[in-house]
Amino acid sequence: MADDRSENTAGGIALMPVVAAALLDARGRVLLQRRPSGKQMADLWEFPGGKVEAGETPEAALVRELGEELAIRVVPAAMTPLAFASAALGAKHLLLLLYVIRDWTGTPQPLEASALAWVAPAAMAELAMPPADVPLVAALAHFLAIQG
Ligand SMILES: Nc1nc2c([nH]c(=O)n2[C@@H]2O[C@H](COP(=O)(O)OP(=O)(O)OP(=O)(O)O)[C@@H](O)[C@H]2O)c(=O)[nH]1
Repeated sequence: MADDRSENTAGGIALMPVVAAALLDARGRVLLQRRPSGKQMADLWEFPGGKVEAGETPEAALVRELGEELAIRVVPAAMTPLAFASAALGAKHLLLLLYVIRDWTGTPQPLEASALAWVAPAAMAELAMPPADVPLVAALAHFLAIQG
C-alpha cells in the first residue's frame, strides 16, 4: 500500500538539503541577496546560503557558504535554527533550513550575488523571492515581531 512515507524510500525522491541564513543587524533588518542572472531562479532575492555537500553538517555548510558568498566568518554556536521549508524543486525535493544569525565577523560583500540589501521585515514580502521562501519569510516576520 502506498502512502506519503513511501516517497522517501530507496529509489524515491532525491532530497536536496539547502541551508540559509537570516543575518540580522542591530535594527532588526535582514540581509537578502539577489541571485545573479544566468543562475536558476535568476534575479530573485534570497537568504544567503546554499547546498549542503556530501559529508558536511548543515552548520559547516552554512559556515562555508557565508564565507564564499559574503566573506564573513560565523561560528555554529551563533546559529539559531528558526524554520524549514519542504518543497518540490524540479526532479528533486528541496529541504531548506533557515537559521537566524546575529553575530559574525567582517562586512558582508556580494561576492556571488548581483546585489545585497538590508531589508526591514515589513518590506520582505514585497520582494520577489523563491516560492519556498514565502513561509520562511512569514515565520521570520513572526519571530521578529515577538522578539520586540
Ligand atoms: N541560498 C538559498 N537558496 C534557496 C533559497 N530559496 C530557495 O528555493 N533556494 C534554492 O536552493 C538551491 C540552492 O542552490 P544554490 O545555487 O544557491 O547553492 P550553491 O551555491 O550550493 O549551488 P551551486 O554551487 O550549484 O551554484 C537553489 O535551487 C535555490 O533556488 C534561499 O532563500 N537561499
